[in-house]
Amino acid sequence: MTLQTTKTHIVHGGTLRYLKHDSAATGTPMTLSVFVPGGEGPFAVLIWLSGLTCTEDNFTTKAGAYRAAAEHGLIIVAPDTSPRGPDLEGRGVADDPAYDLGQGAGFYVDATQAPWAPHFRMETYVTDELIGLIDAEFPTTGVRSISGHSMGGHGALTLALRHPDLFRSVSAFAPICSPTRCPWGEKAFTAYLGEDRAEWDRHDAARLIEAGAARGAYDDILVDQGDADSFLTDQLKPELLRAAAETAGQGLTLRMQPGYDHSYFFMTSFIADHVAFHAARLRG
Ligand SMILES: N[C@@H](CCC(=O)N[C@@H](CSC=O)C(=O)NCC(=O)O)C(=O)O
Repeated sequence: MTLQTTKTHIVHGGTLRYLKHDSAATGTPMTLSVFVPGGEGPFAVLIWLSGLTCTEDNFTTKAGAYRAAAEHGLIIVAPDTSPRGPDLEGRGVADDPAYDLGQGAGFYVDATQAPWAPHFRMETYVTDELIGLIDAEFPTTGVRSISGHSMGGHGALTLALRHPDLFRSVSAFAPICSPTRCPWGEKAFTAYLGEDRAEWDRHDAARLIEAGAARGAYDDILVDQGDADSFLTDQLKPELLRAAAETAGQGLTLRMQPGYDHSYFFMTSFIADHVAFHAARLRG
């Protein structure tokens, strides 16, 4: 077995495992959690992508997703947000002292620039290695959906739009909707992808939708956004996603949730709606 279990818990009649494995995509150990509902299966899969500074543990301990996952019979997979390891002046895993670049801030792209390119390959990790591993090691039906928060919302949207053959549905909480037009995204894309803004556009959810990516693949995209989120205006910009969806004729349910902030208190309040949204599209 390529996956090594480090902790196991029973929750809502299912089994939650913390796991680690040596990743071929990142060339580092990677960690993740996997919830498998009780019963025989096989089960469809929901992949969750977390935000800046997160490991697999933030969603696992704070989102409160497993009651709904058990009810709907869904496996939930939550990977770490980047490769990790000691930064050994060019010989280890690169890092940056800022919270929004480097380890904990992989942005779900394959970096092309030094010093990030050797290990920061989170798009390949999620869309190729992780999916293959989960289907090989767990009782899955072979169909899956994707969701995430903030940087992970950007990841969910862009990976779904770039790989519509892999996912039945996509949703997000407070996603970075257009990383080419916000400070978090501009900083990360300059570092990981270089100066060519045409390359950036290929990893920008609003611009992908405008360009007609995955046209017809998703009947609806569910996005929840708190209107008291401190990152709303400068970083997240859901109005750009709305405008892109209107232009392209992409179904989008964007719910502005009054009073909610950027924290997992917001996500735990609406996560059951997202699990139900995906479960309805994963049936059959
Ligand atoms: N300024 C904070 C920023 C970190 C933060 O808010 N991280 C969010 C995701 S933000 C976008 O991707 C998060 O999910 N945090 C983990 C949690 O458990 O809440 C800082 O300095 O850390």
